[in-house]
Amino acid sequence: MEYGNKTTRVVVIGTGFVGSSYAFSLINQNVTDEMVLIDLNKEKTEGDAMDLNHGIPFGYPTKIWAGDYSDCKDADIVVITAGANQKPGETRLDLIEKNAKIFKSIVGHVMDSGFKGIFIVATNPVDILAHATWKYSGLPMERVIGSGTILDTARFRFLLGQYFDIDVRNIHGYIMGEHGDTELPVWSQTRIGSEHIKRYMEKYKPDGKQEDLDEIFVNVRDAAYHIIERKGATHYAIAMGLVRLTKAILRNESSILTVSTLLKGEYGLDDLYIGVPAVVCKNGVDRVIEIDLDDSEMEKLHHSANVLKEAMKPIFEV
Ligand SMILES: NC(=O)C1=CN([C@@H]2O[C@H](COP(=O)(O)OP(=O)(O)OC[C@H]3O[C@@H](n4cnc5c(N)ncnc54)[C@H](O)[C@@H]3O)[C@@H](O)[C@H]2O)C=CC1
Ligand SMILES: CC(=O)C(=O)O
Repeated sequence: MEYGNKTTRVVVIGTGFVGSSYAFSLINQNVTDEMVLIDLNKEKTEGDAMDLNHGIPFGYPTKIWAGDYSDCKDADIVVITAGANQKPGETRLDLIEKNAKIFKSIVGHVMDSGFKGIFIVATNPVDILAHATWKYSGLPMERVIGSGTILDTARFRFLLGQYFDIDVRNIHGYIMGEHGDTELPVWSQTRIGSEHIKRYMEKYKPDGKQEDLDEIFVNVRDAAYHIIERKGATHYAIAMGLVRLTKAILRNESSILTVSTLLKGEYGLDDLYIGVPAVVCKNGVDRVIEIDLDDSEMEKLHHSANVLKEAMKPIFEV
Protein backbone atom coordinates (compact mmCIF):
# COMPACT_ATOMS: atom_id res chain seq x y z
CA MET A 1 0.00 0.00 0.00
CA GLU A 2 1.86 3.08 -1.18
CA TYR A 3 0.69 6.50 -0.05
CA GLY A 4 2.66 8.89 -2.20
CA ASN A 5 5.87 7.20 -3.32
CA LYS A 6 6.98 5.82 -0.03
CA THR A 7 6.84 2.29 1.30
CA THR A 8 4.93 2.43 4.58
CA ARG A 9 6.15 0.67 7.71
CA VAL A 10 4.38 0.11 11.03
CA VAL A 11 6.23 -1.35 14.02
CA VAL A 12 4.21 -3.02 16.78
CA ILE A 13 5.92 -3.22 20.18
CA GLY A 14 4.27 -5.72 22.51
CA THR A 15 2.53 -8.55 20.69
CA GLY A 16 0.28 -9.81 23.46
CA PHE A 17 -3.51 -9.78 23.17
CA VAL A 18 -3.75 -6.17 21.95
CA GLY A 19 -0.63 -6.08 19.75
CA SER A 20 -1.35 -9.36 17.96
CA SER A 21 -5.02 -8.46 17.42
CA TYR A 22 -3.89 -5.12 15.98
CA ALA A 23 -1.41 -6.88 13.68
CA PHE A 24 -4.12 -9.24 12.46
CA SER A 25 -6.58 -6.41 11.90
CA LEU A 26 -3.95 -4.33 10.10
CA ILE A 27 -3.20 -6.98 7.46
CA ASN A 28 -6.90 -7.52 6.86
CA GLN A 29 -7.45 -3.87 5.94
CA ASN A 30 -4.61 -3.28 3.48
CA VAL A 31 -3.07 -0.50 5.52
CA THR A 32 0.70 -0.80 5.30
CA ASP A 33 3.42 -2.34 3.09
CA GLU A 34 5.54 -3.52 5.99
CA MET A 35 4.84 -4.57 9.53
CA VAL A 36 7.50 -5.36 12.12
CA LEU A 37 6.76 -7.17 15.38
CA ILE A 38 8.84 -6.59 18.53
CA ASP A 39 8.32 -8.13 21.97
CA LEU A 40 10.45 -9.23 24.92
CA ASN A 41 9.33 -12.70 23.92
CA LYS A 42 11.19 -12.97 20.60
CA GLU A 43 9.97 -16.52 19.95
CA LYS A 44 6.38 -15.34 20.12
CA THR A 45 6.99 -12.60 17.56
CA GLU A 46 8.66 -15.16 15.27
CA GLY A 47 5.65 -17.45 15.61
CA ASP A 48 3.24 -14.55 15.07
CA ALA A 49 5.14 -13.39 11.97
CA MET A 50 5.00 -16.91 10.48
CA ASP A 51 1.30 -17.30 11.27
CA LEU A 52 0.37 -13.85 9.91
CA ASN A 53 2.50 -14.36 6.78
CA HIS A 54 0.63 -17.59 6.03
CA GLY A 55 -2.58 -15.53 5.92
CA ILE A 56 -1.28 -13.09 3.32
CA PRO A 57 -2.48 -15.18 0.33
CA PHE A 58 -6.00 -14.60 1.67
CA GLY A 59 -5.46 -10.91 2.34
CA TYR A 60 -3.25 -8.13 1.00
CA PRO A 61 0.49 -8.08 0.23
CA THR A 62 2.29 -7.08 3.41
CA LYS A 63 5.89 -7.81 4.37
CA ILE A 64 5.89 -9.00 7.97
CA TRP A 65 8.83 -9.96 10.16
CA ALA A 66 9.92 -10.37 13.78
CA GLY A 67 12.35 -7.51 14.15
CA ASP A 68 14.31 -5.42 16.58
CA TYR A 69 14.59 -1.77 17.51
CA SER A 70 16.84 -0.91 14.57
CA ASP A 71 13.75 -1.50 12.36
CA CYS A 72 12.12 1.58 13.95
CA LYS A 73 14.52 3.87 12.07
CA ASP A 74 12.45 3.73 8.88
CA ALA A 75 9.06 3.33 10.51
CA ASP A 76 6.21 5.75 9.82
CA ILE A 77 4.42 4.66 12.97
CA VAL A 78 5.50 2.82 16.11
CA VAL A 79 2.55 1.46 18.05
CA ILE A 80 3.25 0.57 21.68
CA THR A 81 0.99 -2.07 23.19
CA ALA A 82 3.65 -3.54 25.51
CA GLY A 83 3.27 -3.86 29.24
CA ALA A 84 1.04 -5.25 31.92
CA ASN A 85 -2.72 -5.40 31.50
CA GLN A 86 -5.32 -5.14 34.29
CA LYS A 87 -6.07 -8.18 36.39
CA PRO A 88 -9.71 -8.51 37.56
CA GLY A 89 -10.45 -5.66 39.98
CA GLU A 90 -7.38 -3.59 39.03
CA THR A 91 -7.87 -0.07 37.66
CA ARG A 92 -5.85 1.26 34.73
CA LEU A 93 -4.11 3.70 37.07
CA ASP A 94 -2.88 0.74 39.16
CA LEU A 95 -0.61 -0.16 36.21
CA ILE A 96 1.26 3.12 36.20
CA GLU A 97 4.49 2.28 37.97
CA LYS A 98 5.36 -0.95 36.20
CA ASN A 99 4.35 0.28 32.76
CA ALA A 100 6.10 3.66 33.09
CA LYS A 101 9.39 1.83 33.76
CA ILE A 102 8.90 -0.37 30.70
CA PHE A 103 8.14 2.73 28.63
CA LYS A 104 11.30 4.57 29.57
CA SER A 105 13.35 1.72 28.16
CA ILE A 106 11.17 1.08 25.08
CA VAL A 107 10.99 4.74 24.02
CA GLY A 108 14.75 5.09 24.58
CA HIS A 109 15.45 2.12 22.28
CA VAL A 110 13.08 3.45 19.59
CA MET A 111 14.65 6.92 19.64
CA ASP A 112 18.19 5.45 19.58
CA SER A 113 17.31 3.87 16.22
CA GLY A 114 16.89 7.35 14.67
CA PHE A 115 13.08 7.09 14.55
CA LYS A 116 11.39 10.20 13.12
CA GLY A 117 7.80 9.03 12.77
CA ILE A 118 4.68 9.02 14.92
CA PHE A 119 4.10 7.11 18.15
CA ILE A 120 0.69 5.65 18.91
CA VAL A 121 0.40 4.53 22.52
CA ALA A 122 -2.27 2.09 23.74
CA THR A 123 -0.76 0.66 26.94
CA ASN A 124 -2.56 1.71 30.13
CA PRO A 125 -2.86 4.09 31.79
CA VAL A 126 -2.82 5.40 28.24
CA ASP A 127 -3.08 9.15 28.90
CA ILE A 128 -0.16 9.11 31.29
CA LEU A 129 1.96 6.80 29.15
CA ALA A 130 1.34 8.92 26.05
CA HIS A 131 2.50 11.91 28.10
CA ALA A 132 5.55 9.93 29.25
CA THR A 133 6.32 8.91 25.64
CA TRP A 134 6.20 12.54 24.57
CA LYS A 135 8.56 13.54 27.39
CA TYR A 136 10.96 10.59 26.97
CA SER A 137 11.11 10.90 23.16
CA GLY A 138 11.55 14.65 22.83
CA LEU A 139 9.33 14.50 19.70
CA PRO A 140 6.88 17.31 18.94
CA MET A 141 3.57 16.73 20.73
CA GLU A 142 1.64 16.21 17.48
CA ARG A 143 3.75 13.10 16.77
CA VAL A 144 2.88 11.31 20.03
CA ILE A 145 -0.73 10.17 20.20
CA GLY A 146 -2.51 8.11 22.85
CA SER A 147 -5.50 6.00 21.86
CA GLY A 148 -7.35 8.02 24.52
CA THR A 149 -11.11 7.49 24.51
CA ILE A 150 -11.28 6.14 20.96
CA LEU A 151 -12.52 2.80 22.32
CA ASP A 152 -14.88 4.34 24.88
CA THR A 153 -16.44 6.48 22.17
CA ALA A 154 -16.93 3.35 20.04
CA ARG A 155 -18.57 1.55 22.98
CA PHE A 156 -20.81 4.57 23.60
CA ARG A 157 -21.92 4.73 19.98
CA PHE A 158 -22.47 0.97 19.83
CA LEU A 159 -24.66 0.85 22.95
CA LEU A 160 -26.68 3.91 21.89
CA GLY A 161 -27.14 2.34 18.44
CA GLN A 162 -28.54 -0.78 20.12
CA TYR A 163 -30.82 1.22 22.42
CA PHE A 164 -32.30 3.31 19.62
CA ASP A 165 -32.08 0.53 17.02
CA ILE A 166 -30.08 2.81 14.73
CA ASP A 167 -26.97 2.07 12.68
CA VAL A 168 -23.98 2.91 14.89
CA ARG A 169 -22.53 4.97 12.03
CA ASN A 170 -25.41 7.43 12.51
CA ILE A 171 -24.71 7.89 16.22
CA HIS A 172 -22.49 10.92 16.78
CA GLY A 173 -21.13 11.58 20.24
CA TYR A 174 -17.97 11.49 22.30
CA ILE A 175 -16.57 10.14 25.51
CA MET A 176 -13.89 12.54 26.73
CA GLY A 177 -11.38 12.69 29.57
CA GLU A 178 -9.26 9.94 31.10
CA HIS A 179 -9.46 6.55 29.40
CA GLY A 180 -10.61 5.21 32.73
CA ASP A 181 -12.92 5.66 35.67
CA THR A 182 -13.29 9.46 35.45
CA GLU A 183 -14.21 9.69 31.76
CA LEU A 184 -17.42 11.53 30.81
CA PRO A 185 -20.14 11.34 28.16
CA VAL A 186 -20.80 14.55 26.26
CA TRP A 187 -24.59 14.33 26.17
CA SER A 188 -24.96 17.99 25.25
CA GLN A 189 -23.38 17.27 21.85
CA THR A 190 -24.70 13.76 21.16
CA ARG A 191 -26.77 13.39 18.01
CA ILE A 192 -28.64 10.67 16.17
CA GLY A 193 -28.37 11.58 12.54
CA SER A 194 -28.49 15.34 12.86
CA GLU A 195 -31.12 15.31 15.64
CA HIS A 196 -30.05 16.01 19.23
CA ILE A 197 -30.40 12.82 21.27
CA LYS A 198 -32.95 14.35 23.69
CA ARG A 199 -35.14 15.58 20.85
CA TYR A 200 -34.76 12.26 19.00
CA MET A 201 -35.91 10.43 22.12
CA GLU A 202 -38.97 12.70 22.55
CA LYS A 203 -39.96 12.19 18.93
CA TYR A 204 -39.15 8.55 18.26
CA LYS A 205 -38.70 6.77 21.59
CA PRO A 206 -41.21 8.35 23.99
CA ASP A 207 -40.83 5.43 26.44
CA GLY A 208 -37.08 6.17 26.69
CA LYS A 209 -35.72 7.56 29.97
CA GLN A 210 -32.68 9.53 31.06
CA GLU A 211 -31.95 6.69 33.53
CA ASP A 212 -31.51 4.33 30.57
CA LEU A 213 -28.95 6.71 29.06
CA ASP A 214 -27.18 7.00 32.41
CA GLU A 215 -26.99 3.20 32.59
CA ILE A 216 -25.57 3.07 29.07
CA PHE A 217 -22.77 5.40 30.13
CA VAL A 218 -22.00 3.29 33.22
CA ASN A 219 -21.73 0.23 30.97
CA VAL A 220 -19.36 2.13 28.66
CA ARG A 221 -17.19 3.31 31.54
CA ASP A 222 -17.09 -0.15 33.15
CA ALA A 223 -16.90 -2.21 29.94
CA ALA A 224 -13.26 -3.19 30.44
CA TYR A 225 -14.04 -4.54 33.94
CA HIS A 226 -16.99 -6.54 32.59
CA ILE A 227 -14.92 -8.05 29.77
CA ILE A 228 -11.83 -8.73 31.90
CA GLU A 229 -14.01 -10.57 34.48
CA ARG A 230 -15.24 -12.81 31.68
CA LYS A 231 -12.14 -13.41 29.50
CA GLY A 232 -9.12 -11.80 31.16
CA ALA A 233 -8.39 -9.09 28.58
CA THR A 234 -9.99 -6.79 26.02
CA HIS A 235 -8.30 -6.62 22.64
CA TYR A 236 -10.40 -6.89 19.48
CA ALA A 237 -12.15 -3.51 19.65
CA ILE A 238 -9.05 -1.54 20.68
CA ALA A 239 -7.14 -3.29 17.89
CA MET A 240 -9.69 -2.05 15.36
CA GLY A 241 -9.58 1.42 16.90
CA LEU A 242 -5.80 1.46 16.54
CA VAL A 243 -6.13 0.47 12.88
CA ARG A 244 -8.61 3.32 12.37
CA LEU A 245 -6.04 5.70 13.86
CA THR A 246 -3.23 4.21 11.76
CA LYS A 247 -5.26 4.69 8.59
CA ALA A 248 -6.08 8.29 9.51
CA ILE A 249 -2.33 8.96 9.67
CA LEU A 250 -1.05 6.94 6.71
CA ARG A 251 -3.89 8.07 4.43
CA ASN A 252 -3.79 11.66 5.67
CA GLU A 253 -7.53 11.51 6.38
CA SER A 254 -7.97 14.50 8.74
CA SER A 255 -10.34 12.35 10.78
CA ILE A 256 -11.83 13.61 14.03
CA LEU A 257 -11.11 10.96 16.66
CA THR A 258 -11.13 11.10 20.45
CA VAL A 259 -7.42 10.62 21.06
CA SER A 260 -5.20 11.52 23.96
CA THR A 261 -3.13 14.56 23.08
CA LEU A 262 -1.33 17.33 24.91
CA LEU A 263 -3.59 20.24 25.81
CA LYS A 264 -2.12 23.71 25.76
CA GLY A 265 -4.96 25.85 27.08
CA GLU A 266 -7.83 24.10 25.28
CA TYR A 267 -10.77 23.49 27.64
CA GLY A 268 -8.88 25.57 30.19
CA LEU A 269 -6.34 22.75 30.66
CA ASP A 270 -2.62 22.83 30.25
CA ASP A 271 0.35 20.44 30.02
CA LEU A 272 -1.68 17.26 30.13
CA TYR A 273 -2.47 14.36 27.79
CA ILE A 274 -6.19 13.57 27.93
CA GLY A 275 -8.91 12.27 25.57
CA VAL A 276 -10.46 15.00 23.41
CA PRO A 277 -11.74 15.14 19.84
CA ALA A 278 -8.84 16.02 17.55
CA VAL A 279 -8.07 16.08 13.84
CA VAL A 280 -5.63 13.29 12.91
CA CYS A 281 -3.71 13.40 9.63
CA LYS A 282 -0.28 12.53 8.21
CA ASN A 283 1.49 14.83 10.68
CA GLY A 284 -0.28 13.24 13.65
CA VAL A 285 -2.59 15.48 15.68
CA ASP A 286 -3.25 18.52 13.55
CA ARG A 287 -5.49 20.32 16.05
CA VAL A 288 -7.73 19.82 19.05
CA ILE A 289 -11.42 20.47 18.45
CA GLU A 290 -12.92 22.52 21.29
CA ILE A 291 -16.55 21.49 21.31
CA ASP A 292 -18.98 23.40 23.52
CA LEU A 293 -19.37 21.58 26.83
CA ASP A 294 -22.05 22.50 29.34
CA ASP A 295 -20.99 23.50 32.86
CA SER A 296 -21.37 20.05 34.35
CA GLU A 297 -19.38 18.42 31.51
CA MET A 298 -16.61 20.99 31.86
CA GLU A 299 -16.49 20.32 35.59
CA LYS A 300 -16.22 16.57 34.99
CA LEU A 301 -13.45 17.07 32.42
CA HIS A 302 -11.49 19.17 34.90
CA HIS A 303 -12.02 16.55 37.61
CA SER A 304 -10.70 13.87 35.23
CA ALA A 305 -7.69 16.05 34.41
CA ASN A 306 -6.96 16.58 38.11
CA VAL A 307 -7.05 12.84 38.78
CA LEU A 308 -4.58 12.25 35.92
CA LYS A 309 -2.28 15.05 37.09
CA GLU A 310 -2.21 13.64 40.60
CA ALA A 311 -1.62 10.07 39.36
CA MET A 312 1.29 11.02 37.11
CA LYS A 313 3.21 12.97 39.77
CA PRO A 314 5.27 9.99 41.02
CA ILE A 315 6.54 8.99 37.58
CA PHE A 316 7.68 12.45 36.57
CA GLU A 317 9.22 13.20 39.96
CA VAL A 318 11.64 10.24 39.83
N1 LIG B 1 -5.95 1.88 25.34
C1 LIG B 1 -6.91 0.97 25.36
O1 LIG B 1 -8.06 1.29 25.04
C2 LIG B 1 -6.58 -0.41 25.78
C3 LIG B 1 -5.38 -0.65 26.35
N2 LIG B 1 -5.04 -1.91 26.75
C4 LIG B 1 -3.74 -2.04 27.39
O2 LIG B 1 -2.81 -2.59 26.47
C5 LIG B 1 -1.73 -3.19 27.22
C6 LIG B 1 -1.42 -4.57 26.68
O3 LIG B 1 -2.50 -5.43 27.00
P1 LIG B 1 -2.48 -6.97 26.54
O4 LIG B 1 -2.07 -7.07 25.14
O5 LIG B 1 -3.76 -7.54 26.98
O6 LIG B 1 -1.32 -7.53 27.46
P2 LIG B 1 -0.44 -8.85 27.22
O7 LIG B 1 0.13 -9.22 28.54
O8 LIG B 1 -1.24 -9.86 26.47
O9 LIG B 1 0.71 -8.34 26.25
C7 LIG B 1 1.71 -7.48 26.65
C8 LIG B 1 2.95 -7.80 25.85
O10 LIG B 1 3.94 -6.85 26.15
C9 LIG B 1 5.19 -7.52 26.14
N3 LIG B 1 6.19 -6.75 26.86
C10 LIG B 1 6.26 -6.48 28.17
N4 LIG B 1 7.33 -5.72 28.44
C11 LIG B 1 7.93 -5.47 27.26
C12 LIG B 1 9.09 -4.75 26.87
N5 LIG B 1 9.85 -4.10 27.78
N6 LIG B 1 9.42 -4.72 25.58
C13 LIG B 1 8.68 -5.36 24.66
N7 LIG B 1 7.58 -6.07 24.97
C14 LIG B 1 7.21 -6.12 26.25
C15 LIG B 1 4.89 -8.87 26.78
O11 LIG B 1 5.88 -9.83 26.49
C16 LIG B 1 3.53 -9.18 26.17
O12 LIG B 1 3.66 -9.94 24.97
C17 LIG B 1 -2.18 -3.17 28.69
O13 LIG B 1 -1.60 -2.09 29.37
C18 LIG B 1 -3.68 -2.97 28.58
O14 LIG B 1 -4.24 -2.42 29.74
C19 LIG B 1 -5.86 -2.97 26.56
C20 LIG B 1 -7.08 -2.79 25.95
C21 LIG B 1 -7.56 -1.49 25.56
C1 LIG C 1 -8.49 -2.53 28.97
C2 LIG C 1 -9.02 -1.24 28.52
O1 LIG C 1 -8.42 -0.21 28.69
C3 LIG C 1 -10.30 -1.23 27.88
O2 LIG C 1 -10.78 -2.26 27.38
O3 LIG C 1 -10.93 -0.15 27.86
